[in-house]
Amino acid sequence: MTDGSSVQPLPESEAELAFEGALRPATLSEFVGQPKVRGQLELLLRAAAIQNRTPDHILLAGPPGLGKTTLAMIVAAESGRPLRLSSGPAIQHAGDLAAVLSSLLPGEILFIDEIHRMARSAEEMLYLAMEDFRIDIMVGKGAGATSVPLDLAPFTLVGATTRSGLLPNPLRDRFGFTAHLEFYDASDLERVLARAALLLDLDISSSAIAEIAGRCRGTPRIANRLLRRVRDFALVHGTGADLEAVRGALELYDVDPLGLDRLDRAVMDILLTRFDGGPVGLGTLAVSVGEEAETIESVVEPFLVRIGLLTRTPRGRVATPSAFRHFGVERGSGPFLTDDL
Ligand SMILES: Nc1ncnc2c1ncn2[C@@H]1O[C@H](COP(=O)(O)OP(=O)(O)OP(=O)(O)O)[C@@H](O)[C@H]1O
Repeated sequence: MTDGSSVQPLPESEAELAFEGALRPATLSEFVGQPKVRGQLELLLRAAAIQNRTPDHILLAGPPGLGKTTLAMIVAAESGRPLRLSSGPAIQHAGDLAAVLSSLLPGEILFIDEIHRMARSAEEMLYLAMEDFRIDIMVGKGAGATSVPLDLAPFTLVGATTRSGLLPNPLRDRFGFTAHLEFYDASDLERVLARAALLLDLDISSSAIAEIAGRCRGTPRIANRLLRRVRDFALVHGTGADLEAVRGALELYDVDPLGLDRLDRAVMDILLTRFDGGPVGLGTLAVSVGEEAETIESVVEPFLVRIGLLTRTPRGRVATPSAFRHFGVERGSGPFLTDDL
């Protein structure tokens, strides 16, 4: 189990972001997996094209790294419309949103990443903008304040969120279509990796690809980053990008056979060895591993639930019997803490 001091396996740097951008599929047909979402989006975009109107507003929901930003870019490219990028944390006042909305070109696609983190006052402005392509701007203060309506150019909002449950219903209801992105299965991840290897001109064995696909948390972003680490490993050690290189690189970067990273293991470690498998509240878990509750809930837990190591119950988070087996921990081998941190 982790001692919490290991190297962060997947650092985000300028180079990583540039690398990610270079591997982004540009069309729906290049976008691997998620067949249901692809089919739904294709229909929506085609119908809009036939009627020569802006596509309906689209909400993309799912854990990080599954392709939400990529799909927003594809929506713009496939519909031949310009794309404006923004994010919830950048919209802290209604005025920030008004500035973006009032400068949109007709038919532009507005992508708001992490839309659940936008200011409440901006959310309310967005309701009207999405429905009527209009906003009300407050001019003046106090008793003399008046609201001036401003017509907007028709646009399509593409919102992305890792926490769709946090969006208020009136906002969620104004999206014509919500796509729920799922973790990718191994065969789709192998296709993501084969495509990336081709683009990187990397000669990699099929067993190496299969090994990475099984250890990337069902997430294309992680698959591509691990591929890069394997390429580094092969380069430095003067070997081919083969199974040995994958095992060597993933051991070095602390990625376990299930693909769990440092934070995943820290959460399971606390749950199993300090709370005897739970139930433990989310806040307690977050404090214990020194992370934000939101990160645990939206980044760590979905994958642990998906692979059957953790369940969420009304009383808190609980480790499953297979988690005890996987980590070789005996139930009841305390001493344990109680959930009163
Ligand atoms: N279906 C896919 N096929 C091929 N590559 C993909 C696919 N989905 C994602 N990727 C790759 O994964 C990387 C991360 O995708 P993206 O940035 O779209 O994820 P995201 O869901 O927007 O993440 P976040 O929520 O953290 O912003 C991209 O660079 C892209 O190369």
